[in-house]
Amino acid sequence: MTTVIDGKAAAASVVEAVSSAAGQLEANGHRRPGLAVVIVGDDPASHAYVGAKSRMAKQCGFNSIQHTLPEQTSQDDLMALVASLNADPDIDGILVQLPLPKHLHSEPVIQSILPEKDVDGLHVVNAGKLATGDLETGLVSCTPAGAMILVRQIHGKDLSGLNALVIGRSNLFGKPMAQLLLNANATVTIGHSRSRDLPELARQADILVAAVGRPEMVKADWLKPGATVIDVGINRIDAPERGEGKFKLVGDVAFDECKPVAKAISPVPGGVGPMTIAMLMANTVIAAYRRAGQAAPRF
Ligand SMILES: NC(=O)C1=CN([C@@H]2O[C@H](COP(=O)(O)OP(=O)(O)OC[C@H]3O[C@@H](n4cnc5c(N)ncnc54)[C@H](OP(=O)(O)O)[C@@H]3O)[C@@H](O)[C@H]2O)C=CC1
Ligand SMILES: Nc1nc(=O)c2c([nH]1)NC[C@@H]1CN(c3ccc(C(=O)N[C@@H](CCC(=O)O)C(=O)O)cc3)C=[N+]21
Repeated sequence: MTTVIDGKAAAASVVEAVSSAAGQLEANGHRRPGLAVVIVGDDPASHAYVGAKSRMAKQCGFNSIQHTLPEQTSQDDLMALVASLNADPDIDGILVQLPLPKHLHSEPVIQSILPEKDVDGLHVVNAGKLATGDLETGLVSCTPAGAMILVRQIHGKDLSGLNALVIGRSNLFGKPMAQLLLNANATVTIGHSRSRDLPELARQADILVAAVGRPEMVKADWLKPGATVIDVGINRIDAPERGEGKFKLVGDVAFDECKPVAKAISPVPGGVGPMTIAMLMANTVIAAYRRAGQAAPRF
């Protein structure tokens, strides 16, 4: 029987551990962890994610602050807000929701966040620590960190001898995911839009991670029988059968046909998505412990 990986349950146990670590910090006489989420513009999907993040932060007992800036915000105003959050002693974590409106450049904004407050793990210092195998002092990008916990549920900590394929090479997901798998001793391949034969690469993979943004691209005949499949894609597609103007979420993997071939598979929704939010909470409590000079919990 194929295991359908329960990302909601895994996320709930991370959140429980985060809440108790946050309570412990307060009991030791420190401030509550503080998370600031910045969103620019009024994209409804982004607002839905940010709302979920703010709610979860409150549930963890954090001091949760949301800054909603208008669509026309200038680069200077956004940078000034980040600078003030960097200087704010009550804030341990800063997340700037991506993508930003077209007229804004995300890279200078991300690089202006203090690395120790960069709970998205996107600052070059954090990306560099991951790349050099330092998982102790940096912060790891939330979605790959969460996906890795799901992989560990199936394979344990040591992936020696296993082939992994990550499809997608973004800084937000594909590259850090590949590095985490490599750190865990997997033999890692990264596929992307210029790869010659993705289905053939996929058929070698004991662990297949798809983060492309193409609805149901990975088909059953791409899979090595018994593979573990982690679906990171979040695609909104029209679902007229649910009523006019309705949509549904699907991943980058054709779930129904792949499920019988796989050993384990993560669904969308209910797989990696909830883990992303849980790991944002985990990174925030880690950042708060470090800033308080305490040994940070591990997740
Ligand atoms: N569950 C979660 O919490 C999260 C989900 N996501 C989802 O994951 C997906 C990927 O996100 P992200 O990495 O930010 O996206 P990007 O658009 O930054 O990257 C997509 C990657 O997929 C590759 N790609 C595009 N088309 C193809 C194709 N036909 N064949 C092979 N490779 C292709 C691109 O290749 P190239 O580099 O050559 O252009 C690129 O490397 C999205 O659906 C996003 O919504 C993202 C973050 C969090
Ligand atoms: N700076 C930044 N950091 C991010 O981590 C970041 C970002 N920007 N921009 C957008 C992407 C996307 N992302 C998701 C978070 C949660 C779910 C999630 O909870 N998904 C639920 C479903 C939610 C629903 O029903 O809409 C699930 O898969 O079960 C999905 C996607 C974080 N991202």
